[in-house]
Amino acid sequence: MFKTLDELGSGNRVLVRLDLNSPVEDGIVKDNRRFARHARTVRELVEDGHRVVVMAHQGRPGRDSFVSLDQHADLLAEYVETPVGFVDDVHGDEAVDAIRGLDAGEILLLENVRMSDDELPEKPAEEHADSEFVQTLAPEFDCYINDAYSAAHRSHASLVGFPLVLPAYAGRVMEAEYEANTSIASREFDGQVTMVLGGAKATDVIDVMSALDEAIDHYLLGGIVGELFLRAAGYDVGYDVGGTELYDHQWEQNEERIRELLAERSDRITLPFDLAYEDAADERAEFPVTDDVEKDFPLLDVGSTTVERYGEVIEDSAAVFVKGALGVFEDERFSTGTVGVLETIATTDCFSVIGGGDTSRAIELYGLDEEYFSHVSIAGGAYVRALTGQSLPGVDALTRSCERVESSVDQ
Ligand SMILES: Nc1ncnc2c1ncn2[C@@H]1O[C@H](COP(=O)(O)OP(=O)(O)OP(=O)(O)O)[C@@H](O)[C@H]1O
Ligand SMILES: O=C(O)[C@H](O)COP(=O)(O)O
Repeated sequence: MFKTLDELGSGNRVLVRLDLNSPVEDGIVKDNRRFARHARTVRELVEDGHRVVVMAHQGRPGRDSFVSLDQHADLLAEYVETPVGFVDDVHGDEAVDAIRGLDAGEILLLENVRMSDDELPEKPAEEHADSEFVQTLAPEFDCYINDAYSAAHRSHASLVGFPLVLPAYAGRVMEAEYEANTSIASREFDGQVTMVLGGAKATDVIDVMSALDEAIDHYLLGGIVGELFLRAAGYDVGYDVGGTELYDHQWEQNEERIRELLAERSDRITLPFDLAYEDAADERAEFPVTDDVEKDFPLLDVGSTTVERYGEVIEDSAAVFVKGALGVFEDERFSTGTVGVLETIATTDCFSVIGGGDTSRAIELYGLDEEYFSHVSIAGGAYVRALTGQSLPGVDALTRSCERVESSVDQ
């Protein structure tokens, strides 16, 4: 597999890749759980007397969220409780000078790696390893650490290039995410395995269902995805009303696969029994999906009966995996589905993984204690890929580094 920080020793010059990609509003970088999580890895490196140079990305060229990492340095420093220096250069002379000036136990954050033309092309690791970016920085370090599990589905220079030229290690976040997110495939559970699937991205959910099949005993559906499945089951929901553009195009793209899944797994798929909407008095109101009412209003959550029935399945489960929210939880009135299900998972003695960037935000927003879940993932796209059994280029590169080092020792 890959090496971890347990095998790293102390006093090295380490190059660490984190995922500090964050929401940005009006140019302000919003604090989020990625800082707290990665800070644990960075703190451990500082305490072990390493010189710590951090690489990370923010947004993509052309987007408003594509900004400098100067604010990230301050946020990271708060969580590590140690100053974090910042240099507005990725691999030029300024960056190299700043790296060489670092003492043991000090931290330096390089500029947004996506500001280097070498970073973004999706290329094989070998090609990235030959880039100016990797070739300039690698000689300055004893080893490379990848903690950015949530970006590991990208084959970018800072994620796959360095492990080919430096001894590479998984950071603590990488280690924990990898273990939890691949556990559907790698672990045997002593009882039924349930998956709660919701959110706004039908294709992701269908891919997960298609890939998992026998591993899952119950699929509990909600969110926009749940409505699309209800539409396939013959109910009068799951289409755009009141100016939404969330359903019809997804229906066109996925109708066939949704119908197939429903036909093949009807005994394992549970659909919402009731749904919630905003009534004329701006209050939450609910109706059973069997009701023959004119639905000319957006449906924003699953109803209370659904939460209760899903809760009964969860309480009988040995493992529960969540991907996607059951409603528009950002609005408290429509958080009942998502928060209700999360609360039941928290109070049930089962192995639980909560994933999807937005869904795990609900835990934060409603003050649920992370300790009650086995794992709360900070990954979005990488989580879906892990659930569908796909390998991640960033993880593969760590494994290759480990194999290379082992084979050179054998010779
Ligand atoms: N009925 C609904 N109508 C509109 N939006 C909904 C509905 N149900 C859920 N959502 C929205 O879906 C979003 C989460 O969907 P998404 O598929 O992105 O989930 P995720 O897996 O947590 O996130 P990501 O893939 O971004 O990591 C939430 O922001 C929520 O408001
Ligand atoms: O925030 C994320 O999900 C990761 O950092 C990946 O970002 P990207 O989708 O811009 O590559």
